[in-house]
Amino acid sequence: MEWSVTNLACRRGQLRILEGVTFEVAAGEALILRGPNGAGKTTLLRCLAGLTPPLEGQINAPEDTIAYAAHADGLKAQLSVAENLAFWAAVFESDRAHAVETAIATFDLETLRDRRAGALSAGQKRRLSLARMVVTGRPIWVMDEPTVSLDVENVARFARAVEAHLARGGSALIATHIDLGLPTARVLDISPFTKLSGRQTDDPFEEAFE
Ligand SMILES: Nc1ncnc2c1ncn2[C@@H]1O[C@H](COP(=O)(O)OP(=O)(O)OP(=O)(O)O)[C@@H](O)[C@H]1O
Repeated sequence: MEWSVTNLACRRGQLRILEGVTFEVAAGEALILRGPNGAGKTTLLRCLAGLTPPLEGQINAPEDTIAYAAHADGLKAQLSVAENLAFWAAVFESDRAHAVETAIATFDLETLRDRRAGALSAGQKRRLSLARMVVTGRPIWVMDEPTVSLDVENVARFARAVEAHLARGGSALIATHIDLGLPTARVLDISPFTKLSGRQTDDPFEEAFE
């Protein structure tokens, strides 16, 4: 699915962080989001995920087409791997059995399916967290540093999962500092859109009340 962003301005707390963000993503395309620490990558992804509404501009994608994998894993610690995925399948109204099994196979979670999420290693938690993207069935994957805690083999596994998603006509916007080994991916540098604001006068705790 083709989608785009037009002249987007995004805030974090009460701080205006980004302005004029404009780009297009074709069906089957991955866009790698780059920029130095603090440039606004997470701010953009949160905005696309609907967590912080844009100050200006448009996100030109049909409703309920974007799935967001945040920096934090966001798992239910008391539920097993399979139960976490079934929970997400219910939330996203996916075909539960098929979605869960596909996600488990994609991220090599078969031997862990009955283990409590709280008892997983950091890399295993990350794989489960990423497996949820498969479960959503949504065509647009928006991901914040998805490979944190993954070993080399699982970075490659993640890249294959993204490629399979692209081959199905999906697309992805991925903030990452590493080379994912996605040969056809395009790079979007966020820096030109970072607003160089003056002194910060806002309440730094504002975000806690959103
Ligand atoms: N909770 C918050 N409330 C207010 N401002 C914040 C909050 N979190 C981050 N910021 C500020 O927003 C700006 C953009 O941060 P953001 O997390 O989007 O950057 P990033 O490009 O993802 O950085 P990194 O590469 O370090 O993850 C930074 O100046 C940061 O200090």
